[in-house]
Amino acid sequence: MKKVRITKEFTFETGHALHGYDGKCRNVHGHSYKLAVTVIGTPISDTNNVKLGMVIDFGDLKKIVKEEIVDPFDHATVFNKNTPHVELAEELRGRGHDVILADYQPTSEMMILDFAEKIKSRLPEHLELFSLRLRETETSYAEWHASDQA
Ligand SMILES: Nc1nc2c(c(=O)[nH]1)N=C([C@H](O)[C@H](O)COP(=O)(O)OP(=O)(O)OP(=O)(O)O)CN2
Ligand SMILES: [Zn+2]
Repeated sequence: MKKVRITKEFTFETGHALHGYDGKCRNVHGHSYKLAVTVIGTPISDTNNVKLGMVIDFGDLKKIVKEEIVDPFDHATVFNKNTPHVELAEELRGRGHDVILADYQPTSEMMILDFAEKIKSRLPEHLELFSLRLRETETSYAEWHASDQA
């Protein structure tokens, strides 16, 4: 089986705050997150298939990632719902702001774990999520690799 990895990149602007953190990132602030999604599979060989030669149509991968991650997270602010930030989140939500109450501290590490589960749940059976890279700043990023999860 000849396998190929393909990658699609996304950008979204998201606010967050790290409750209890001992640095400036305890404040509400935001990042232009950059997410690279890499899937692995065998290019379709059925000559009657309109997707001939594709592991997955980049457009179909885009639709999955947009629906699961980009649309909900873009211009929203993520708070850890297990902290007093839940009150701030509810106040903002009540005033019409887009807020995500996550069941985790919204670090790059925890967000990428969340994103991996969300994307895996939407991929067709013949494909595997190979890796994710989530860039938070010019100098900081987290990576998720399927091979690290065993
Ligand atoms: N392991 C992690 N450490 C930090 C995270 C994180 O998600 N995982 N997040 C933050 C802040 O949210 C923010 O991203 C600041 O990160 P940092 O790279 O420290 O940003 P700077 O602008 O200060 O970076 P320099 O390029 O060094 O100026 C903090 N830590
Ligand atoms: Zn930050």
